[in-house]
Amino acid sequence: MARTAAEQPSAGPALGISGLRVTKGGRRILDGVTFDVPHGSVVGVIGPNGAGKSTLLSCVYRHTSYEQGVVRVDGRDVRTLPRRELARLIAAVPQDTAVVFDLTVEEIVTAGRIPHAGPLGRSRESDREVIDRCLRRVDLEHHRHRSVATLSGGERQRAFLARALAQEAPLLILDEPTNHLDLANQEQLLGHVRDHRGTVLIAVHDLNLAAEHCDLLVVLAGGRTVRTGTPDEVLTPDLLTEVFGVDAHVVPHPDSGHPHMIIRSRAPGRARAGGGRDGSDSPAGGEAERLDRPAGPALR
Ligand SMILES: Nc1ncnc2c1ncn2[C@@H]1O[C@H](COP(=O)(O)OP(=O)(O)OP(=O)(O)O)[C@@H](O)[C@H]1O
Repeated sequence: MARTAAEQPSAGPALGISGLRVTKGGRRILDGVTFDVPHGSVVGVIGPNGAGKSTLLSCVYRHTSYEQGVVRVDGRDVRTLPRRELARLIAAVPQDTAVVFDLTVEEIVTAGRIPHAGPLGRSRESDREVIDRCLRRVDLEHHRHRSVATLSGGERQRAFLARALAQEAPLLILDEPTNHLDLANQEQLLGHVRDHRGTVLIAVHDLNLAAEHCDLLVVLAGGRTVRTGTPDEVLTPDLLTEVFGVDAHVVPHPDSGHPHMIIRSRAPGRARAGGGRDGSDSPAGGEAERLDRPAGPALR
């Protein structure tokens, strides 16, 4: 990716967030959030519902204003950057990709090239190559002429990822990009994220995906940064109880060795056939009775 002199990475972090404070509707949503994102890293923002993850991300791509603090991309205060320059530095996929206008997939992805358009907004041959490549990367080439309004949630999310990739910005921001995706597409999308040649800041709910794909994690709770570090440092049983209110086993993933969380249910659950909750080989009594019953009418 060719970068202009203004876009050459600085010696400092790719993204620096310092003392960020946001108040909405009389409520403090972010309170002194501070962390750095090193160049070339994938940094996950995790935290329970309402922790402030989307608000934080939208402050970075300047969709939400903040009353205190500084956000710097490559050392430059985002509030001072002209729109077009900001769009060359930061590409974002927000959580809500609902579309108001009836645009095709190709038109959505083409919009990613606007910050690079030549004089009079004309597109160039090189733009076409980037658009084709990005459509292929998210496996939507065959849907390029479909209206985005007719796509499934997962397909739409991939179309917006393609638009962000087409922007070729050194900082990619993704707000829960996997929430509409099936297992194969989750893995594929996070593979694209890992292959991205720049820096990535990503909000994720699935902590196992975060552990596998992020170099560093930032934990938000109640609008504050409560822990930062590698997945190994951050994803401890204590933190999972304290911040997410769950009891969990944290074990090394058998393939990668990264932390893998297995939630210990606090509610009485159903027994597994051939292995009861008590560790015996027979299912719990009530369950056995149900299993022995003759089959009822088929579900319609
Ligand atoms: N305009 C607003 N007025 C009042 N409160 C708001 C406003 N916008 C957001 N909030 C509140 O700010 C808090 C943080 O919201 P945000 O969407 O950033 O959280 P989140 O961590 O991304 O949540 P989730 O995991 O559910 O997506 C929430 O409690 C939300 O209700």
